[in-house]
Amino acid sequence: MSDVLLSARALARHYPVRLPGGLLGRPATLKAVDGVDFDLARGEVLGLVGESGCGKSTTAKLVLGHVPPSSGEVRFDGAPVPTDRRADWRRLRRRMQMIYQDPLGALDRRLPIVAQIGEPFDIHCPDMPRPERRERAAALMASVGLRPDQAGSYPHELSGGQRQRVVIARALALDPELLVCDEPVSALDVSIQAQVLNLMSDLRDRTGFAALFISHDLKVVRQMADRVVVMYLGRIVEEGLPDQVFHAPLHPYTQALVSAAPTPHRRARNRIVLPGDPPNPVDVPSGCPFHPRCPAAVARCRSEVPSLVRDAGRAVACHLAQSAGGDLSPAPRALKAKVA
Ligand SMILES: Nc1ncnc2c1ncn2[C@@H]1O[C@H](COP(=O)(O)OP(=O)(O)OP(=O)(O)O)[C@@H](O)[C@H]1O
Repeated sequence: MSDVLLSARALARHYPVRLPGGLLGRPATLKAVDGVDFDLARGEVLGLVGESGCGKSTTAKLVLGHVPPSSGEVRFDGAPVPTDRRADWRRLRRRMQMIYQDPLGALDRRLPIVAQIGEPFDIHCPDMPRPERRERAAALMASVGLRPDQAGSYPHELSGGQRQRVVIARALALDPELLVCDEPVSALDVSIQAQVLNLMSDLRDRTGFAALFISHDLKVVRQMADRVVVMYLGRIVEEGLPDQVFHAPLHPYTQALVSAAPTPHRRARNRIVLPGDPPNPVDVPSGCPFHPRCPAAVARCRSEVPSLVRDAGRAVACHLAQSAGGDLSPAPRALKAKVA
């Protein structure tokens, strides 16, 4: 059995869009995800970070088979993830589950929570006797810290944190090997975020699931991930262990992201202020897509797309961070950056 549970190869999802112009608009292509490669080992938590619109949620949808790739592929346990609802899609559903940002939207307002937690048994284990179903739903509730007397509650009677616990319990009902978590705590207050993250860590220690953990919040990813991937404009620009990525970022984009993240000891030290917003994924700049905002860009960056170079578990797509010998070292930090 291979150690790799999930792999993405040259994964891309492009959308045909229409830009303003002409009677019906001008046809164009939006590159939401544009050639992404990563592996996720069994039991590993891979954090996916980047600004809004960089392609994190689209990557999640591709992994789950909710949208088909325009090119490239996702493999789960060695087999391509099906995107049509055949029997093998259903089998796969048991093994990979999703946790979304908005628990209220993910739950049925008309059903008591115990019924929703037990729903996966109804769908995937129709022969399971009722008493066993009830027992397992009750055990799941206990495992996420919900009280037995809350079993008959409806989602609107619970707090946001409790609702997310219901979603987590339901996601874990069938012992999935992979959880895809898209901003699972972003909608919660900071104190509740900590409780839910601690719960997820405990559950992971107990059950050993792997996770693709998506967040724009570096602090959250740092707490949860074993390895981190940074995306910009639909591509991976950096990858490494959390300590490496957050303490010694190689890519100028990661350097700016990290510099802007407050820590308990400082609000933001030597914050690198990037000019402008991320470009529109319809109109990706030539060369390195980050070059128009990069404080350290040189002529080569404007014309030549940097490939993602890997070395000893680290990866970076930046001409300035790659030496001719293949070694990786941090791009010169914010040479011309505005430092606040
Ligand atoms: N169905 C679609 N049709 C056209 N464009 C889309 C579609 N889905 C996503 N996009 C675009 O693809 C890009 C990436 O979107 P995506 O939701 O993956 O980003 P994200 O990093 O998850 O952002 P956020 O953190 O705001 O959710 C965005 O520009 C978005 O507008």
